[in-house]
Amino acid sequence: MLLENVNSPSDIKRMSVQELKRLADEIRQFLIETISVTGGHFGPNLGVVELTIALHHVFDSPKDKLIWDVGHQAYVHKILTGRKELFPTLRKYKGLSGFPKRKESEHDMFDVGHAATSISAAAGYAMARDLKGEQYHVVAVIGDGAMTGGMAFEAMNHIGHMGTDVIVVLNDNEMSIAPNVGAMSNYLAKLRNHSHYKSVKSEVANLLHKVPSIGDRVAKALERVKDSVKYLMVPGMLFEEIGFTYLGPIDGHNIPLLLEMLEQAKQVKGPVLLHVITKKGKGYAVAEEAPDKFHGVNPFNIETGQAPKVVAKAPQYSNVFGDTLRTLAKEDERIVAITAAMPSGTGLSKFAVEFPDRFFDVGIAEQHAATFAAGLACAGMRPVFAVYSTFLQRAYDQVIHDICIQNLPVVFAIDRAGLVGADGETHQGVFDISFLRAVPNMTIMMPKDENELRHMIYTALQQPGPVAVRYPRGEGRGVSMDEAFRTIPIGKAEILREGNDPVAILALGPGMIELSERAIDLLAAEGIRPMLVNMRFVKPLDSELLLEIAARGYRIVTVEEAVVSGGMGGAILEFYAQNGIHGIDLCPIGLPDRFIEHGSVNQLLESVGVTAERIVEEVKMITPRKRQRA
Ligand SMILES: Cc1ncc(C[n+]2csc(CCOP(=O)(O)OP(=O)(O)O)c2C)c(N)n1
Ligand SMILES: CC(=O)[C@@H](O)[C@H](O)COP(=O)(O)O
Ligand SMILES: [Mg+2]
Repeated sequence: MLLENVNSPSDIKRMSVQELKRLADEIRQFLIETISVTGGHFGPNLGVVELTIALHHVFDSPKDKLIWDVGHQAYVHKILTGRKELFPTLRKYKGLSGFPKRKESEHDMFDVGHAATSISAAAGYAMARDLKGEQYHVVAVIGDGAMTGGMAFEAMNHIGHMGTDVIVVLNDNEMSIAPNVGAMSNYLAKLRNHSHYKSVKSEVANLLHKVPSIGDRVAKALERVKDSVKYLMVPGMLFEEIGFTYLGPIDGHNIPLLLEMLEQAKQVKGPVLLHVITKKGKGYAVAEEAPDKFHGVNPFNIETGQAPKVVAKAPQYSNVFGDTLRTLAKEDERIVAITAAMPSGTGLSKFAVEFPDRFFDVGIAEQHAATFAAGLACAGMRPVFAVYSTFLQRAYDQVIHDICIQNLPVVFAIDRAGLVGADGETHQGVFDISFLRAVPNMTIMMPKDENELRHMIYTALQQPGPVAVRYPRGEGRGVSMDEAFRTIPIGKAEILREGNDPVAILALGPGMIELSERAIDLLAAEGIRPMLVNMRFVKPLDSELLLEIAARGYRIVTVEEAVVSGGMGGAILEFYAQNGIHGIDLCPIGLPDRFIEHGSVNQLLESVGVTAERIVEEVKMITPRKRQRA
């Protein structure tokens, strides 16, 4: 076994090609055995085994900087850089992160999780190197999906202009999470499939090598022929046009070829793009044949590829959203659905089949998606942009500048709102309340369960301006679904329990309402009965109810699965201050002012004190005087 003796990249430097091939087989088997137990990003990592080995063989990390895009495909990098023993803790609380983390290893050059950042980071490293007169290689490894992200082109535009020595390795497996989309994807397909180009290029290359010591003039003439042939034969040569030397496409599972081409890339002056063709899920047949190539998996049985059968207690919120939109779209042809490369995650896969002309997967391009929705709204459509809370962060200016200033009827279906768990800091959906609440004309609502989510989507599509409906990752609460849709009065909260003690729990979203109900059961045992409110809206707030609660002199405990900074609790305090109501006794329970690491959602909530016990504690802070007055 070679792998057991690999604890740093230096341990593979002396390996022969045959040994590197054996190492690849061992790593592939290691991935299958560990990720089938832990779950995680499986297909992407199977696809980069040989590429990662070749990168660490040719380059000297950490002197040379390897920067991964998205970083979900960096497990092999972590295995080769001394962390294989940690894989049983992958994505577990206090365990190995599923993404590169600078605090985790000197070989992790840039923290990632969101797509299309690697080339910009590489540009930063490279230009710092040049300013400091240092010598090292900078390599960005970016997938074909991430390459549909606008930032990638912003970075290439800059690097191409600067002529900086940066190597971009484009890992092209024809897949994003779903099959890749867009003109870039089609262009890469042309490059991949231009066999005539490949044969012509190799003939010209052979000719150059075969004729011993031909004069420079002839060599240069032939080089020009090669370039003109390449230029003519390969459509566009998009990358060369913007200053990159394009190498490839090459087989990304052929180690000798990868070693040769990466060595070549090292020699090229200026920016280089090495186009590498890989197979997502390679080496595990079930993944290779799966529609999503086992992009992200739960633990599964190695023999069958099947995850253990779990009887769902309720539908996923994403699917309730998707089914609701399909129902409404049947009645209203103005409804169109947009995703930024997350059709399955956002529950839109069935909508895409049923309404192919009214479904748009724009690639990993949230900024474009938002303004595209704005354009659709201006032209009389009812666009719904389904997007994870964390990825909506990419389109903040578009929300303000292109949608809210114009007060356009765009619905943001914000999935994964709240803690997502295993993906950690880069993916927790905990800032959207704060960053959306500040924007005029925006309405923000969150349901108490999957049934109310349906009514909120229905209500949102009736509004004249922008609306954000946020809901968590995972299953609903198992409540029954109403037959007919109903419109929820904007800004109206719902009193779930009147209580008879002078304290009100104002909770937002299903998870926090469940916690609050558990707290109420604990309090009942002590004879304390607080009011419980399903807030439903963060903007606008239910001013009538808030004024009533203040008039009764109640203590208030707000509960939200979002950062307290700028959250619902703050909004309520601001409301009272703006209405000249002072001395409100309010405790905002929510997430602290720090990034929340990976782990299970329950572990993370526990770790930050968002628990039923904490709610009990805060409710019991009612002063005796207030109790007497009740
Ligand atoms: C800004 C942003 N939007 C969406 C995602 C969700 N996402 C994670 S991986 C992925 C597909 C990446 O495709 P590619 O770069 O080709 O990598 P592969 O999985 O094919 O190796 C997407 C859409 C993300 N990480 N960042
Ligand atoms: C790497 C990435 O950003 C996606 O694969 C993300 O991990 C998907 O999250 P869900 O599993 O919540 O759909
Ligand atoms: Mg891909």
